[in-house]
Amino acid sequence: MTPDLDAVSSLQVTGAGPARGSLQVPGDKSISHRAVMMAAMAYGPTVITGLSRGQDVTHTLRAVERFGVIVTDVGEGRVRVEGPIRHEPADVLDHGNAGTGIRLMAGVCAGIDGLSVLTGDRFLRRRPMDRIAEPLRSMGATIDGRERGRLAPLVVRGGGLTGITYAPKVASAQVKSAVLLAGLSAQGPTTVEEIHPTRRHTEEMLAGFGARVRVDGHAVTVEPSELTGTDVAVSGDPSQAAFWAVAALLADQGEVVVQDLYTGYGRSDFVGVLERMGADIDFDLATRTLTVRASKLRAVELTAEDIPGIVDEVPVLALAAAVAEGTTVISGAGDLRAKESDRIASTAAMLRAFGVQVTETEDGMVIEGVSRLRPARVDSHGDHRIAMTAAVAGACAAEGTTVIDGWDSVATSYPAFAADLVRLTGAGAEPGA
Ligand SMILES: O=C(O)C1=C[C@@H](OP(=O)(O)O)[C@@H](O)[C@H](O)C1
Ligand SMILES: C=C(OP(=O)(O)O)C(=O)O
Repeated sequence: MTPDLDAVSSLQVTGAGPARGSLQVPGDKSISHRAVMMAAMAYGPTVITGLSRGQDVTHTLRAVERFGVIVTDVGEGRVRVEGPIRHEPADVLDHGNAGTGIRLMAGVCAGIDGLSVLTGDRFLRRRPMDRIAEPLRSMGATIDGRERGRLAPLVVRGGGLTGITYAPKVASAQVKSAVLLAGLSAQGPTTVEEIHPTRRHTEEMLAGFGARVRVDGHAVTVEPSELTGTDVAVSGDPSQAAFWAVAALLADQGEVVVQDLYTGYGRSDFVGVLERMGADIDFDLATRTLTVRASKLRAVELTAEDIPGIVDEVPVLALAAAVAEGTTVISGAGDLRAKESDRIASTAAMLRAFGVQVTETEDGMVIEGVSRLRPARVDSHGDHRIAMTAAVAGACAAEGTTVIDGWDSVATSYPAFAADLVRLTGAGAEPGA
């Protein structure tokens, strides 16, 4: 295995066999973004252990440096961040492919008395920003962008904010977090009331950095607060573990153990979904270890209530559904059309390439389970989760050679994915032609 496989534009995977072994996955991407941003806003240094080394989080590190924040690699996987951010950035903030990066940073910039310009790659520049621009404007920030302020590049003139009570129309931890981060420097309290509760990293970490934050049912309130640097240990990313869970399930003799995972709210609901599908799966919260063994799966129905807890796992759960007995119906997932790709369309196209019958609906899809997949040529559409799902399918469920175009998208979140895939499955992996 050469590390070069991380950057190839096309990956060829030859399967199909069981995934077996134990591993640790990269540090959680959601927690990593927040750790870097809060460390940059805080007085006093923060040392972060286990930070995600994917490009998304690297862009967040580079962005905070634009404010004069000092980022130092202190070895043994630790990064030291010393702020605080005091003034506008010296240059454009480029968030690459990261929706979490740009949306949360827009909240940070809204609180700064000065001008910030935020942008990203061609995929990010297609994703809606009005969901954060609207509440930040009502707090007093001026935000403009392409398409009347709906798309990046975004131009934010911040400062002089007033706290609001806001109920986002979409269940989105990114919107909640952008508003709360802006609320740190607003006059008066800022409250976000969620329709469907989402991951709680921001409120958990704000408390760790000394902010005055309280949670009351589905509402989170932050009072204007100064943050104080504190050391942060980032746990393994459950969304990345989900790929190995499904990999273990796909072929007889599969058995995977993933260690050191984040166990908090809203990130491991895929475990319950796979259990409902008949999987032999156990997530031991005390040891933070996930164990999964090959199982015969049955179809499942997933509705709007389920989606916030599995929002990034839908593509790989759809792969599990593709080999399950029966018809899986996913609904209430319309916001997946606004991810790195239109994930309803790209998941459906990927599964069809593997020979699965999938019907797209406006807010979901209907998947008819099949007993075997055929090898496929798949386009990731610039979406790491589509690429990784297709690689798992090719390595564990489709005999022959699968080619994934747009493989380089995987470096945004899981640079060593191909190496882990080869180690766990014995699949052949090489640059695709
Ligand atoms: O807050 C976060 O870290 C994230 C929230 C989710 O997005 P939404 O807030 O758009 O649902 C998720 O899809 C994304 O990968 C990370
Ligand atoms: C949606 C995702 O991330 P982001 O919104 O940060 O680009 C993801 O990682 O699946």
